[in-house]
Amino acid sequence: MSAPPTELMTTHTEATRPRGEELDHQRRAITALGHEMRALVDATVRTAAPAEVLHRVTDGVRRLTGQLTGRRRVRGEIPDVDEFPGGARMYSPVTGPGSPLAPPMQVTPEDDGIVGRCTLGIAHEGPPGYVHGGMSAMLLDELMGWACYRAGTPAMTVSLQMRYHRPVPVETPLRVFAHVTGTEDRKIFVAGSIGTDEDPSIALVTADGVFVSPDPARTRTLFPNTP
Ligand SMILES: CCCCCCCCCCCCCCCC(=O)SCCNC(=O)CCNC(=O)[C@H](O)C(C)(C)COP(=O)(O)OP(=O)(O)OC[C@H]1O[C@@H](n2cnc3c(N)ncnc32)[C@H](O)[C@@H]1OP(=O)(O)O
Repeated sequence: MSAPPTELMTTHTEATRPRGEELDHQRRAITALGHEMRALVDATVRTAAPAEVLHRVTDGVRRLTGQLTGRRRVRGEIPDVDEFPGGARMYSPVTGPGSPLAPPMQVTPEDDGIVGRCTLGIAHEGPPGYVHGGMSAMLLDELMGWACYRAGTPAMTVSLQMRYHRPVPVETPLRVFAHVTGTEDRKIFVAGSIGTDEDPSIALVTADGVFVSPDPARTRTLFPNTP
């Protein structure tokens, strides 16, 4: 895997990074746009509007996209509003309140592990009425990564074994759970599950993952912009 092209990166310095009220203000705006974008995604995959309406909306969306002007984040650049690793990731496709792709999942530490709560929509559907298996894997992979961070070892997935026991319903509050089951040098073994919030004791999906904490030299190569 190639490292991000450092020569293309224009990162803000610590001095220009928004803080305090300015940071809150920016994050609220990002969250508001993310919320509306998710509503648009939901409306897009539900609509039965005729072609002329779809063309009109397409033109409107193209005009809106054109308003997002100015400097654009390049590959590998950590957004000014983020804390990497382990803090806010405003555009994470799983937890990011600014991401149109994210449910977004709310993450809370619990005594014996870490819990994620979210509701997936029709945009995340695989079989009609049920969640796409890849989405379930994405939720678990992310939360299992958080479990590693919480254990003090930020790490990357090297193996993720999924078991799909029963279909996961869309439009239903879900409870995702992950906990570290063991460590061996830089390897962290993590287990995870997805259930409904209503009956979390029934595991619809379970996963076993192996995560590896990259050594410092590898970390610098992979993430040259990490503070
Ligand atoms: C600032 C710090 C940042 C740090 C990091 C933060 C990341 C914060 C992400 C946030 C977001 C989260 C999101 C969710 C988590 C993703 O989605 S991560 C993205 C998906 N994963 C990847 O892209 C990882 C790709 N893999 C790699 O780049 C490299 O394998 C790694 C992870 C850098 C490790 O490379 P390495 O340091 O050279 O490790 P290597 O020596 O090959 O293996 C170490 C050990 O693991 C074992 N191993 C390797 N592969 C496997 C495997 N498939 N199965 C079993 N064992 C294996 C090896 O056998 C070895 O064991 P020992 O021989 O030592 O007993």
